[in-house]
Amino acid sequence: MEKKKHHDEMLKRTSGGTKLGKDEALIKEVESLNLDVPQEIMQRIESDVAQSEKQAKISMDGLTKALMSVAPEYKGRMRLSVIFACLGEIFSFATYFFSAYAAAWLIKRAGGSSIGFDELLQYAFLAMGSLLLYFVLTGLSTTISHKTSFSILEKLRQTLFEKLKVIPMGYLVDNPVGKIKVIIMDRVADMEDWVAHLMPELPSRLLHPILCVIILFCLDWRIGLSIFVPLPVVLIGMATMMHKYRSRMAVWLSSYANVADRSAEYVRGIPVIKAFAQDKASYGKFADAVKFYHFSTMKWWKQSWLGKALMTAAMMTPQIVSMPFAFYLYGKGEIGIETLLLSLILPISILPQALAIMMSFELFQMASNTWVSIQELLDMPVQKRPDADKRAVIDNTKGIKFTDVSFSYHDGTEVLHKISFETKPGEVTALVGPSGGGKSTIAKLLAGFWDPASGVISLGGVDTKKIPFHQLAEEISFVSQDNFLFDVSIRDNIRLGKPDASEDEIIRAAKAAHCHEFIMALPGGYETKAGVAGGAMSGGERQRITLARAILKPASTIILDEATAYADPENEALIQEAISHLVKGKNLVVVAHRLNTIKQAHQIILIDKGQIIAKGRHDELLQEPLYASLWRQYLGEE
Ligand SMILES: Nc1ncnc2c1ncn2[C@@H]1O[C@H](COP(=O)(O)OP(=O)(O)OP(=O)(O)O)[C@@H](O)[C@H]1O
Repeated sequence: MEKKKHHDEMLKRTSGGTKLGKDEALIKEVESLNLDVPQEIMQRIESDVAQSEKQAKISMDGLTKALMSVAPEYKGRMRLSVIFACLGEIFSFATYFFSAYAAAWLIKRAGGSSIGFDELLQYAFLAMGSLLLYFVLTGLSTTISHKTSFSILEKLRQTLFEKLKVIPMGYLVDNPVGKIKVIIMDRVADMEDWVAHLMPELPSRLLHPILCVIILFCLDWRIGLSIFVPLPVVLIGMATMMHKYRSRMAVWLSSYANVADRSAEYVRGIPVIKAFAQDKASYGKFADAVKFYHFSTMKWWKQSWLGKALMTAAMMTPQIVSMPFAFYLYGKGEIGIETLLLSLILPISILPQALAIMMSFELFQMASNTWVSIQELLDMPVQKRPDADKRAVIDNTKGIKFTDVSFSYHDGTEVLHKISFETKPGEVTALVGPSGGGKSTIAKLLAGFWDPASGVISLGGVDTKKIPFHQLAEEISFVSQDNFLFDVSIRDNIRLGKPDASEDEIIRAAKAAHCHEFIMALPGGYETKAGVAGGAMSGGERQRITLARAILKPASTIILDEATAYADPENEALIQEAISHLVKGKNLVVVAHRLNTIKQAHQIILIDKGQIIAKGRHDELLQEPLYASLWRQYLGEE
């Protein structure tokens, strides 16, 4: 809900008022293609269509304001760049203006007029001077805008990095590192064209045609009007082009990502494909991804080419009616040679601006698409905690307490409903239940990955929201199925649990986690880099290294989230035994699938559909049908 509120606020800030419906027809068409477009890609298409709806609500002005709100200190410089660009455009316009007068002088002289040479010199000097000033001013504008844009983008990156420190850790865990890197590095870099060129140049590009129209109206209102004849064609072209443009572009982007995913998967999976003779099936998936990419490219192109061609043609020929009309008026003696020449030259001078304005529209589509993902990260709710020096006083005789805790992920669907339970230090609490019930979510909330929407989680009698991040990290040792090892020595990977640990302590922890022997068997022993050894270690071995790290850490609470999932039954029993020794005086919370591992737990909490169904010891819970059924499943009776 919170997130949705944030997003609506963002849209309010950037809204240009456009509304776009969902592209149901396209979604149906994709479904009817009979290509192997995976379900997740279909969902991505729908969400990209939804993204294009968000994007449609971003106006040029809104985008500029949103961007400048990140770096308000650069507003002044950006304005200066715009002023220089506009002044430059006025002088560019003056160059055409005085050139027309110089040409008129030549024609008049050729016609026998006796006007003085100094007049020509004057026009030539003014035209050249204007041109020079145009170059100087646009040069200044571009220099300022480029310098400023790098500063703005740097500030934007810093803001995003700062944000990473305060957003829920769960967001970082849930999103691949690559995605966050793409937002902070690539997406921000993609904004450069918008910041360095379009933001300062667009007003000046629009100024030139406006000045032309004003002058032509002043010279002769009929010629001024005639320049607008191609306008309806421009508008029709634009409307045709923009119809579903964004959603088609979003689908095209999805299909491009799909081809990239499929080709990477195909190349990575070649050994398996060959071993299992799966060439046809795997190649088929890749081929379908390419066909789908072709389909979406054509869809986007067919949707926009006619409108784009019409718009370009009409924008490039503003003189199509005004030119013959000006000749006609000149022939009738109603306008002078200066007016005739200006009527011919000024509309032509619009051409480079018209092209630039058209490109601006395309670049704006790209920039607003990019901005949606940046803004999403900027709008992430933050986790507020006391400063590191305001340590909380944790009473280690008290355990963990959940009081009416409810929670929902970003989509707003509540996945935990009023969860309440208590643990005692020195006891093992096991969370069990069907898949998707909410066990891991409870573990992550306790570790502070996310904040509950309502209710209180306390540790040692203190609300975890009142414990500084650093202190909570010291108090909790979290071991999950994802065994992240840094590319440093195995010794340093274990030492992370206690930076000042002695060699003896490290080896003792490794022995307790049953990984000492296989580490010693590695060519470099404890010196082996985890990255180098990574390929040679099994999932279970990696898991035991992370367990050794957790065992070493002097934390008051240990959370094992399916931490023994990869261990074989024999090792698992040994690890369980090691952990049970360690638990003395600590809170141990275990999320478990294999019920035999928690049979002896002091408290078993049965969770289903985000609710606590029952609590008790193994024997007591066997009376509970759901637990009894899980137990029978474990014994292989169901
Ligand atoms: N990062 C996430 N974003 C959105 N929804 C999520 C996320 N993680 C879990 N969920 C949803 O929350 C609910 C509870 O999931 P959770 O992983 O806590 O269950 P679980 O009991 O641990 O399941 P399992 O035993 O399969 O690991 C599920 O409906 C799941 O789809």
